[in-house]
Amino acid sequence: MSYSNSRSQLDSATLNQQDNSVFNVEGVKVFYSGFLALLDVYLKIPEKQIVAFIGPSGCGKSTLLRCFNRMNDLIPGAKVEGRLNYRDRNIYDPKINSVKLRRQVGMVFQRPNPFPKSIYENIAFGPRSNGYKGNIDELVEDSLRRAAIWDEVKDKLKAKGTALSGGQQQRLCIARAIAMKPDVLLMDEPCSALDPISTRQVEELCLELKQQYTIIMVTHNMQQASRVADWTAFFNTEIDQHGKRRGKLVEFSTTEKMFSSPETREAEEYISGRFG
Ligand SMILES: Nc1ncnc2c1ncn2[C@@H]1O[C@H](COP(=O)(O)OP(=O)(O)OP(=O)(O)O)[C@@H](O)[C@H]1O
Repeated sequence: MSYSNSRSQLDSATLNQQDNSVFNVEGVKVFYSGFLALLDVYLKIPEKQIVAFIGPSGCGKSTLLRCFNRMNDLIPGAKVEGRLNYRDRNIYDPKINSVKLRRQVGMVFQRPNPFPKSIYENIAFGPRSNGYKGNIDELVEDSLRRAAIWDEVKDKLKAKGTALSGGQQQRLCIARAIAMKPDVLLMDEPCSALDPISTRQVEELCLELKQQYTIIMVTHNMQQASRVADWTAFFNTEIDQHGKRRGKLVEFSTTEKMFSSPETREAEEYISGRFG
């Protein structure tokens, strides 16, 4: 039920089981100004599941996460090679409209980053700018409800989003992403700036949201991965011939297997806290 980075080691049974995949990553590598930061990744992301990316600092988790909605395009010097199919289309095809892609593949960042606008406008602004034709009031309420924050904000929709607590701001940002009706949500350490109660609320929210969305989450918190993720990808670094560190996907399997009987020694050592 698991496989490691090398294509020759791919477990085809596992891959075939994931025929419902939303993304199929085929030999993706990422360079920053010519430096190979992430070695060829092969990975399938199953639909309506939560996939966690774990591994030590600098192993390329965020780099790969940003590939799924071409956020690396916005980093000067970043270059992505390989194929990354989103529902059978290579998103690195020059004909792909990356702005449209980012509507389908939304992102929630490490630090909550609400717009300096009202709670209502935080949700309404994006859809309205994109010509949303439906009832905006309903969309705002529905998005806030789905993000499990409606009851806390329904009486102060005109208040500034930035005046909410950190945990509420993060759920507001998730509501903002949901309002764009995405297919996939990318989350880059969404709880790292939150207290344990807010963290738990966001985790519970993710478990709710996976009924409708596919979620890919970078997390440093292994308990979090084991609590929420259906699948876990373990990344590590290796030293190249010039002494430079580069990231690689070491192992991908169900979370249950990753945390009970990982295939590789690297994953086993990381999970048992022996490094990282
Ligand atoms: N914008 C950038 N410009 C240049 N190099 C970058 C950039 N972002 C990341 N890198 C490099 O790419 C490699 C992978 O970084 P990345 O942030 O993806 O790792 P990570 O696993 O998410 O780390 P962390 O857990 O510390 O956030 C590192 O060597 C890093 O220095």
